Amino acid sequence: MAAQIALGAGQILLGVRHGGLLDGRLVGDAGDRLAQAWIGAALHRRRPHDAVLSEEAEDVGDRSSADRVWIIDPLDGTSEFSHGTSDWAVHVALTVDGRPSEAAVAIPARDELFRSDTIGTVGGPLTGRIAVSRFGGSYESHHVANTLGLQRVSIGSAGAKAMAVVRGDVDAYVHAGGQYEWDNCAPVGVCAAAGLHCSRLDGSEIIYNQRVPYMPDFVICRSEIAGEVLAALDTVW
Ligand SMILES: Nc1ncnc2c1ncn2[C@@H]1O[C@H](COP(=O)(O)O)[C@@H](OP(=O)(O)O)[C@H]1O
Ligand SMILES: [Mg+2]
Repeated sequence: MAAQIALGAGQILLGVRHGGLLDGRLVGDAGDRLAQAWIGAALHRRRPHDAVLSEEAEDVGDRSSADRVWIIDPLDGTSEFSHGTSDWAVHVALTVDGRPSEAAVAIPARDELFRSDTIGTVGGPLTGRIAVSRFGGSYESHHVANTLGLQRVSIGSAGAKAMAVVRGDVDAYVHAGGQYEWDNCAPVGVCAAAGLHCSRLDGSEIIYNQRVPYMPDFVICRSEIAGEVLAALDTVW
């Protein structure tokens, strides 16, 4: 269900960009709104008893008492989507007791779908690269890059950065300074299923469906370098 929803919303978003009929702010707003409307309708029809937390809509159901909560970002990387690049994503995760149990991330402009139930373990050689935000990255991400000697690669969208680790394009994605649960829940669900290290910057487990759905920092990286990355982060605190 998560994968079907991510794929369908991706089709809608490609349609919104089709032909360049909309531009600037209009294209991002239409994308957020239309993808949210369709996802909301699909979950309401297919999973009527589950609670939903989404970037673009009011909560559905009572999250505080629900064990099953969908955490959705209909369009992550709205700015990149509006500018016509391919680094934007649809995030769909089902959490059970605060942990992603099923997750899908679509990167529609690359015709890619990553799903936690079919993803293989990430292997192959390390690349010596780290994904950072197009908007510069945080002090913490630069500290990790400098300490481990990793080359920075700018990618928009949390989902697109996380899937770059899954694809083997980069070895790590370190985020600090603010994000919401919808920005990283489905990406973390897919990455964990792919055998990558996923934690808060202090090494603790990432727990979702908090009362305030703020998830300001996390690290996703190849398990081979997790010790080194966490040791580098430890010296920041
Ligand atoms: N400091 C911060 N506070 C809140 N959200 C942030 C943030 N930094 C990044 N984000 C959100 O994380 C997503 C990826 O950002 P980035 O590409 O810069 O890493 C974007 O989501 P949206 O596109 O869904 O708004 C962005 O809004
Ligand atoms: Mg987002």
